[in-house]
Amino acid sequence: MSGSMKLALVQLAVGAQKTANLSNARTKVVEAARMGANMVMLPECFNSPYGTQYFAQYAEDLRATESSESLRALSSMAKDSGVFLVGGTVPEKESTTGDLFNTCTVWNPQGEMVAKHRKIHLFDINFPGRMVFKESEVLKSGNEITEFSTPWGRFGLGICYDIRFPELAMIAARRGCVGMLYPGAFNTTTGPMHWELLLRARAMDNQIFAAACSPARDIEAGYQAWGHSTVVDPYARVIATTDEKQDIVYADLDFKLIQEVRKAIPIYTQRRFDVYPDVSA
Ligand SMILES: NC(=O)CC(=O)C(=O)O
Repeated sequence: MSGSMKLALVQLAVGAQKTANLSNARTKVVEAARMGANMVMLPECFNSPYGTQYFAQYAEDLRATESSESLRALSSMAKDSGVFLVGGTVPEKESTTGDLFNTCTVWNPQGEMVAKHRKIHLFDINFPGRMVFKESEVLKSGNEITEFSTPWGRFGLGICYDIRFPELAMIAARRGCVGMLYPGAFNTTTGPMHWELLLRARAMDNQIFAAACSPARDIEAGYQAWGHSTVVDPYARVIATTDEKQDIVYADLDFKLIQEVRKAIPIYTQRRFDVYPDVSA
């Protein structure tokens, strides 16, 4: 838990053409690497529009890199750019059962997959007259907590709605992770209320970094993404953010802040597991 790392969040403009989305993602990942990024994150559904009607149409079999156009593209982006790549999410079809998942893969600078996370908590909301969305009508939920190692420390992964469930970040931090990474796509209803608040809460409660990467807003799309890809430090300060347009957000993560804040405000070691259970145990 030392040193520093440059994280880049690629807030990608996503359209209906998968091949064009993959090519745009590649251009932006290469650009971020040229700017010195060590790790790059893409948004939720970076290769397809976001909506329950699109998952089946865009889904790929993710069991092997070779069999998936999107995984081949992510692997080569990571390798050619020499970065850790948190590959947003891709609609996944499990070929034996036909089940659909919303899935994030992570790649090392050699282009090898080092983690695969299926969205655990499915996004079902109902704001009558404003926004109704029910991922559980078409998707199955993942059943595993996901973390991966880097030279700068371990990171936990969640996808969008997963951020609303504090347990994942709590477990990751108790297991020694230095940050939580969330490819996400909040919207213009929930984004202004909760996006930054949730990131700051996950960072503050656990005294770790938290970052979320959104697609850019497409005003023609059925689902209006919030944008505002953001990085928060272990003091819960926003250290980098943007508006709703396509952009790359850069942040230097200084990992000594984790020890510093835990010394200053020692909640990390004051937990009372004699009074309540340790969810990470
Ligand atoms: N899109 C999501 O999964 C979550 C979201 O938009 C929200 O929680 O709000």
